[in-house]
Amino acid sequence: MLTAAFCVSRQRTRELARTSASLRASEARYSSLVNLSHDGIAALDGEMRFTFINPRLARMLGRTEKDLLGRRFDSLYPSHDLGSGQTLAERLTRGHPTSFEQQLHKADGSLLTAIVADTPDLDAAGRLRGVIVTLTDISERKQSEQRVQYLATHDSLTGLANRPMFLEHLHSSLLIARRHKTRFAVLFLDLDRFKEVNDTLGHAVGDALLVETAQRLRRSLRASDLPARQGGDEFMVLLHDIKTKAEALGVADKISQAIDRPFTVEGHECRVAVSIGIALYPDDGGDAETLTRQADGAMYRAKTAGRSPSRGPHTGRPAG
Ligand SMILES: Nc1nc2c(ncn2[C@@H]2O[C@H](COP(=O)(O)OP(=O)(O)OP(=O)(O)O)[C@@H](O)[C@H]2O)c(=O)[nH]1
Repeated sequence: MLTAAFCVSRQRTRELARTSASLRASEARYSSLVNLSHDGIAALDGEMRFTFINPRLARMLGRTEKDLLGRRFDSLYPSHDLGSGQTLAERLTRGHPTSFEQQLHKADGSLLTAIVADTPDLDAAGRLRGVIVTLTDISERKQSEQRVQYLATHDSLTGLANRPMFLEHLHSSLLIARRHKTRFAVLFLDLDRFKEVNDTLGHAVGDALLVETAQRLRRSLRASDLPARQGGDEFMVLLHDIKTKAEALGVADKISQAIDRPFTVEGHECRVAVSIGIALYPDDGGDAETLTRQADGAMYRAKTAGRSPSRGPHTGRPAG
């Protein structure tokens, strides 16, 4: 009898030893998975405070474990995004796993962009006990997407908006002006004698002059206006909040004066002038195509007049 009981007990001890060895092995396996993971992993308590972070997350944020433990997850959100921490807590309380894109402050002040996936842990009463979050660093992907977006919408030489972006803004301005019955102006600009600069001083000087022209153009406008490069030595401007033709003429005059001033490029002093055509919504056209055509036509008339002494910006439809 005693022998039988002794045998059962030995068997149980062996089973327990086997179970605990297998538990230790399983824990070691999960621990290395978490520690070697290429994604950041953290555990948060019900108040969204870090209770665990894996080494990868510490590296992603450029912070130490000591710096993060006990700190709220949303204290790393950029200031413009603080409200979304509250929204996240509310969503988690409903028990739904979520996945979202989030920027987080790194120790050096830069921002990490990550896809955050979270799994809430609720108690029987539905209270949030904790959350496991995983973070995938997409900063590089985000930067290259922004770069592609920038290249698609900007002129690579001057950094101004390009023609497609200008047209997109023009369409939005039309919708707003139609709705609010306001005016705006489209300016078409073409440099005069620019070819001479290229031919006498070289293409690199020509390029530098175009860059300086873009800067002078920007400085002549309000931040709400949109200067753009159409291509070559042609530029376009969208002037918002214009009430009269005289106002648009005033801005065109300011641009002319800025571009008429001599340029010093790579030690060479050179001068160019600019011919400007203006079209006003709704006076000169009610759609993008008519407005740009009118501004272009007015610019050509200004250029022709510029060859005679009475030069200056031209507007709208030709007389007659
Ligand atoms: N440096 C440089 N030149 C360019 C660029 N794009 C176009 N051009 C040159 O710009 C010149 C534009 O020609 P035009 O508008 O006829 O030259 P212009 O002397 O200003 O002529 P008018 O407008 O009649 O006074 C051409 O010589 C083009 O080769 C560029 O990105 N860089």
